[in-house]
Amino acid sequence: MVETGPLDPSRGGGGRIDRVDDDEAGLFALVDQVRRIRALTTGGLFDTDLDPLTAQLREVADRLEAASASTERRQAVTWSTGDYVTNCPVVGRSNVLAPPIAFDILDDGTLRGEVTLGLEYQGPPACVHGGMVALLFDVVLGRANFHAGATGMTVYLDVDYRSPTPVLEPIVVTGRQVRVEGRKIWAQGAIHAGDRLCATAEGMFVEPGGLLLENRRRLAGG
Ligand SMILES: CCCCCCCCCC(=O)SCCNC(=O)CCNC(=O)[C@H](O)C(C)(C)COP(=O)(O)OP(=O)(O)OC[C@H]1O[C@@H](n2cnc3c(N)ncnc32)[C@H](O)[C@@H]1OP(=O)(O)O
Repeated sequence: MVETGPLDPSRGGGGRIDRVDDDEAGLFALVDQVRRIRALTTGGLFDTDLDPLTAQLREVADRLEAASASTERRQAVTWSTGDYVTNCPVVGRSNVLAPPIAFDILDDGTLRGEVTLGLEYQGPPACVHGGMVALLFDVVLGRANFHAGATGMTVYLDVDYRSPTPVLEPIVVTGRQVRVEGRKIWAQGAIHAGDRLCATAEGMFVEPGGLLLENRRRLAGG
C-alpha cells in the first residue's frame, strides 16, 4: 500500500498552473456547452419530446463536421507546444471528456485541484468509477512531474482504493514528484473527500528518449 506522506487536502494557496485563457477561436466556449449536454444526458430523464432536439443537435454536428480540419491535422495540433494541456482528458478545456480540473501548485511542488464529478463519471452507485480515479492520478502525477522539471511516460501506476470516491461532492486531488533517478521518475498522489482519504497512488514514469519526438515528426508529416 502506498504511503503518501504529508499530502494534505486542506492546504490552499499556491499559483494556478496550466491555465490557458486564450479562446480566440471560441472553442472553450463551444466545448462548455457540449459538456453541459454530456452531463445532462447521463441518466437522461427529460420531460420533453427529444426528437426535435436531436434534429437540432444533428444539424450542429453536421455543420461542425463540414467545417472541421482532418483528424490528422487536429492530432498534430494536440501535440504542438502548449496544446497538449488544453486537450488533456482531465485538465483540457478543449476536451469534452475533461471535467476539467484546474491545479494549483503549492510551495513544496504539490499539485492540488478541487473538482465535483458528475454522474457521467459514476461507477458503483454514488461512487466515481475506478478507472476515472486512475486517470485523475495519472494526470496529476504527470503534471506534477512536468512542473518539477523531469517528465516521462507512465510505466506503472499503483492505485489503492481505500474508501469510495464520491460523485456529486467536492473532492481534492493532490500529487507530487518524490524521486528522480536518471530517466526514472516516481510520484505519489491522494484523493480526499473532506477529511476522508478515498485513494492513494504511486506512479513510475520513464523519460521516453526520442519516441515522442519521432511521433510528433510523423504526425506533423515530416
Ligand atoms: C515526456 C512525456 C510527456 C507525457 C505527456 C502525457 C503522458 C500522459 C500519461 C500517459 O498516458 S503515458 C501512456 C501510457 N504509458 C505508455 O504507453 C508507456 C509504454 N512504455 C513505453 O513506451 C516504454 O516503456 C518507454 C518508452 C516509456 C520506455 O522504454 P525504453 O525502452 O526507453 O526504456 P526501458 O524499457 O529500457 O526502461 C527504462 C528503465 O525503466 C524500467 N522500467 C520500464 N518499465 C517498467 C515497469 N513497468 N516497472 C518497473 N520498471 C520499469 C526498466 O527496467 C529500465 O530500468 P533500468 O534502466 O534500471 O534497466
